Amino acid sequence: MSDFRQRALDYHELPKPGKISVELSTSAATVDDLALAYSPGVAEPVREIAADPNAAYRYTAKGNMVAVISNGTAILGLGNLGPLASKPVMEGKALLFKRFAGLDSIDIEVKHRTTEEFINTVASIADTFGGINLEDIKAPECFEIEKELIKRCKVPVFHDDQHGTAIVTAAGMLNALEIQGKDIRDIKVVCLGAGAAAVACMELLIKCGAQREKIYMLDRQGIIHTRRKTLTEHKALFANNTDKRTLEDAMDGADVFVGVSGPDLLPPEALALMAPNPIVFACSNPDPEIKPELAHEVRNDLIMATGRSDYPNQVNNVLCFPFIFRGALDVRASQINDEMKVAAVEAIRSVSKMPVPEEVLKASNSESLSFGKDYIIPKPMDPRLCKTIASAVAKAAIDSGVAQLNELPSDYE
Ligand SMILES: O=C([O-])CC(=O)C(=O)O
Ligand SMILES: [Mg+2]
Repeated sequence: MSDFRQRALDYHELPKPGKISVELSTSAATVDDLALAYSPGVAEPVREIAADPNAAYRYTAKGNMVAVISNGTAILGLGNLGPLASKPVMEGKALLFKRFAGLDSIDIEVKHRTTEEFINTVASIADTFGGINLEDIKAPECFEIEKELIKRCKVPVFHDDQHGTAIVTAAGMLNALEIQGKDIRDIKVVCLGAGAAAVACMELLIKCGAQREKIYMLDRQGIIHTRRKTLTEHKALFANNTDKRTLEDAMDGADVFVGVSGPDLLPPEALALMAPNPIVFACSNPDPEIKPELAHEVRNDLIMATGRSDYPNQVNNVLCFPFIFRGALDVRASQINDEMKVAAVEAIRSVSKMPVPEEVLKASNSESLSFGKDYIIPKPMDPRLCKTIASAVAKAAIDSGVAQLNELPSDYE
């Protein structure tokens, strides 16, 4: 067994199985404590909440708690491996919520038969939490699931693989375009993959100025074009009126490649066909569409990003989901809307242009980092991310009228 594989397994097994646990936040030492915490004292907040549901934010952990919910149908780039197998990833997301944004989080893996059954399950438990982070649910079901749950839930519901990935991709892409001297309105884009992340990334790039006609999206059958029959509703939005059919056709002269598909699906010969100063985001996890070493061998003029933490430019939704939920929960937003997403994009961009503190250099094993080809996007352990993104998101929630609290918490600057 490889050393890394064993280390990863040991990390999950030791010192005790898993990555999260529940801790008490109050004293439970004496009989008096128990009389307050449990019977009879607990009856008092019960009555308060029965009279006013908002009292749950005052007397329970709801307001600082996010549920990470999956059915395991699209685990990372690994595929449909079922709910239980997705548990390490969901515990991992819970770990990241806590580590980066101080949010308590619990993973819930749902076994279900129909999409409706999944929606009903989540809708039935949503009020328990301050927010719902949907994770690793395959397309096209994820679109209907998110849409329906947003309608039915009073707390924010956010499909991380769509919008978290799209927000971080847009932030990194706008910065990379700036460095490569390209205008988003002119770029030719190849998107390999047509799942949840692909559709959301391309829609957000379009919101930022990219032209739909200049986007070539590919699924397993090649370029999605207007003469293809039986396209799903979401793929049809990207059907390009073109004679191009293959990845090589699309890559010829392309400025940008976004990979949200699977390992090693971008051949070096196709990369060689791109326009000068190309941008390659190979974001399949854990293994990118092309290895950075190989990509740099083929092109010395490129900006390269992956979803991994062991290469420069990690375009991964960890830069978004802890912080967007922090901001949303802090003003009790009822949803995470487009205004909040755009605010997150701009906030992430802004952090990558600030001078990098010593502690971030240390934590990322770097001697120096400054805005440029190898640093288009902040490091996840940058402590300024939380305040910067959460406050921008919270402000956007207030300004767009979806916040229940109309003031930023006092510890925001
Ligand atoms: O977990 C990650 O590294 C990013 C992610 O959400 C995915 O790949 O599904
Ligand atoms: Mg995911």
